Amino acid sequence: MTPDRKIAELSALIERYNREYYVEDAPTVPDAEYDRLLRELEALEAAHPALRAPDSPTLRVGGAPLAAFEQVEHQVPMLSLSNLFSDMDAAEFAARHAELIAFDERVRRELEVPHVGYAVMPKFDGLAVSLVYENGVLVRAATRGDGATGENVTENIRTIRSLPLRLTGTPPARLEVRGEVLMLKKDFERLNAAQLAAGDKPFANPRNAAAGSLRQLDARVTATRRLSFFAYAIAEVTGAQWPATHQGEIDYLVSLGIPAVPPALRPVVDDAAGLAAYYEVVLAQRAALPYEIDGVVYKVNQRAQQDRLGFVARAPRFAAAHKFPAEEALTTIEAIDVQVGRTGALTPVARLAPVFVGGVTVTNATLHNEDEVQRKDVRVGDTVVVRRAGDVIPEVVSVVLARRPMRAEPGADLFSPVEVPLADAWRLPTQCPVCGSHVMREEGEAIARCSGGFACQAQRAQAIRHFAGRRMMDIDGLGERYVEKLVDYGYVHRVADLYRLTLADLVAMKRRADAEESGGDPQSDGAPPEDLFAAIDDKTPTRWAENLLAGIAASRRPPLARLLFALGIRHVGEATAKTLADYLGRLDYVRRAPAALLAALPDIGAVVASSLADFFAEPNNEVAIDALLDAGVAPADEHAPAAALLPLLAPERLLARLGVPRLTETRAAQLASQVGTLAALATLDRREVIALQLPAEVVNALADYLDVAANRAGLSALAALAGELASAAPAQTDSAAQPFAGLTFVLTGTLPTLTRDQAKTMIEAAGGKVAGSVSKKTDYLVAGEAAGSKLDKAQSLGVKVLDEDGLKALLPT
Ligand SMILES: NC(=O)c1ccc[n+]([C@@H]2O[C@H](COP(=O)([O-])OP(=O)(O)OC[C@H]3O[C@@H](n4cnc5c(N)ncnc54)[C@H](O)[C@@H]3O)[C@@H](O)[C@H]2O)c1
Repeated sequence: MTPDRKIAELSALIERYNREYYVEDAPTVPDAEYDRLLRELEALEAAHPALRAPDSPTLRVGGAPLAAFEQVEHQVPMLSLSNLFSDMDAAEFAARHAELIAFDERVRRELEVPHVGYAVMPKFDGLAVSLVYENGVLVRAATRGDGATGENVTENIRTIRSLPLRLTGTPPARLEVRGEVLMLKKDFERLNAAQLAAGDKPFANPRNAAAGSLRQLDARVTATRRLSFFAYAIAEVTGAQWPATHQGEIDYLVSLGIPAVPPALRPVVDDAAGLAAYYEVVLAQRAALPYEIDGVVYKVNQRAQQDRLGFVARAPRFAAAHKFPAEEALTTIEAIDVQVGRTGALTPVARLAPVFVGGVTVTNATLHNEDEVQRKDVRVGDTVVVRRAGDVIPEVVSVVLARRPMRAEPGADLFSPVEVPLADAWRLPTQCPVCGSHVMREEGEAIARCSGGFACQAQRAQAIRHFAGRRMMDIDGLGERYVEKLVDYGYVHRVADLYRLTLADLVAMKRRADAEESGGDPQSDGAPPEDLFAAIDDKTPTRWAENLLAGIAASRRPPLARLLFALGIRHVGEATAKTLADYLGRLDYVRRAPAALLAALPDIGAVVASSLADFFAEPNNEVAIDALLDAGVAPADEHAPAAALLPLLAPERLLARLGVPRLTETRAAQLASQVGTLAALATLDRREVIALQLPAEVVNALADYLDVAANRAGLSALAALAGELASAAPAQTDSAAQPFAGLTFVLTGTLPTLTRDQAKTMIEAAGGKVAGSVSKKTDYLVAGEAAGSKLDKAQSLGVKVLDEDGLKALLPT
């Protein structure tokens, strides 16, 4: 390409990025990319001076002010700073102090002095504004605009709470302050969370959020955003002594009540080594600062010396911005993989063309979760902005849509092809990439998970450790380290393999681990390896292994509740496992129970129920559990379903838990009285459903539900299992289990620990009935905090009143 074409092309691109950044507050490429293009253009123009256009972007500052704002002419132009450098690769990084030394040398040479004092300050990543105070009152605020003309944003600036509208102390007749408006990181995060919650587009970074918030035509919008201001210079002062140094200027502004960074962050240093030290210190603090900075600024401290050095086209010669390594860079997406964490969480990860960002070469970046990928619309082949700030894991910030690879497809007619993206929108796989189990996602949860539990390789070590834990299968001697080695060396693929381990396996495992650890890692620092098998008695080298095998064997007959807890089912803790074991009695029933039945049990909500049903429905888990049973593991205490289960199997209770929208408990009771049994409902055709005496929306929801064949089949299976459980449970005459048979309860007020629903379930499980209002037939009123008229009525009728403890005392333990 000829230089003139290249110059035109670069200029057009830079102008576009200028517009996006300064006018629209929505840049699409990182600063490093912009700086790179600008440097390329500068180099070309330097090589071909005749080709430099009078309006070249290399000669201009900022962007044109928005016509919608009143224009303000700056009496003292607002300039750029010449950069010591911007985006860096590793080699430049090593050489960074050379540039700084050159800057100091030039300044000393031109001033003809041996030492120069520099006032140094962070380079805030916000937007520059000019504030004018007359007789101590803020009269005008303007953005930088193109340096000569800015936008009048006085109303908007007035909403910044930290900024004085009236100066303190003895204000000068007129004062023009220069400083930066920015948004603190925490305010930015809050704003973006609110944007997302409201369905609005989040801001790319705090700078854009600050610029977009300040440049609002309606200052009331600005007022809702939290902005901050830090002063960095005086442009003019009349009616008072103008301080002789830059540092003096800032101190003076602070004395008038104008915010600036604390003195420790803006010292004066007196040579290149001081500049370098300041740079390093601030770079190290960067992530911890409450606002974003993109470098540091060095300014000759003496104003007289500043004046002697003067200006070049768009920047002062007495100051320089020393940029930090870019935290954002452009690269391309080579693939999108899914990682399965040790707890089964699925995380999409972008594989990137290697890129130097935040001081390191990055090849992977997290995409967080499926919603994020879809919101950002990240696709394979895309050019993306990658961010790595501090020690935070690198992430994909946004896609440069203008660079998305496209292909032409025939359009409406032969002559108008349409451009379509080469890659499709990305979707999370429906099966775990590690074990093939189905992927589940809880309602309202962003994180998808593999339902494979201990059947999944990725979760195996964690699952086996949980399984062997003290409150689970309690396998003595099977600690974390053994589990890791057994899994790593392939002795244990799944939990059932534990029960097939032999003495020879364990001894071989130990020998290999010992050899690996004493062999010494060439990379290691020479420290002795961690003593992995300290408990081994040398004289009886296989004693530990015999003990471990005995521990494994002893765990073959666990109580059902422990076995259920040991399976590591998401949301299933000790208490839930006990409820399942108490009510259902047998592992087989638990495995077959649909979510609606599980949700009918006390203390088991919809989320836990569906997590359980999901776990047992996964074929990989079925195989793994069968393998356990084959290996001789069997619950020791299986029994018939509890009598207390019977009232919980009432059709209206199960129907209300099917997940049919709008089918509340009351409606479910009406439905049950019309159809009689669950099995009967499963056989109704659409016409019969529509004929039911129920509100239209319930009928429609039910008809839609029954239209799905799997739902119908599920309903039949639920009916069958409920029937089987009912006939297996002992008859209800067992008065010990049914102490409330024939009694009517009413609940009122807030109980200290139980929810209304839990209390109701407990009463019903004990054979009692729960009514809505107090009457002469009421046997007990269970009253909690803030009990009202029901309590009065109960007392006037002489009904017995219980609190939560009183209720629990009457229940069987
Ligand atoms: N990503 C994009 O598309 C895009 C487009 C245009 C510009 N940019 C970025 O904007 C910048 C362009 O330069 P510029 O002229 O706006 O800024 P600059 O780098 O030349 O520096 C001047 C600005 O620095 C700020 N500043 C912060 N702290 C300061 C301090 N302590 N003392 C003095 N000034 C301080 C002021 O706002 C001032 O206007 C570059 O970083 C460039 O990468 C990016």
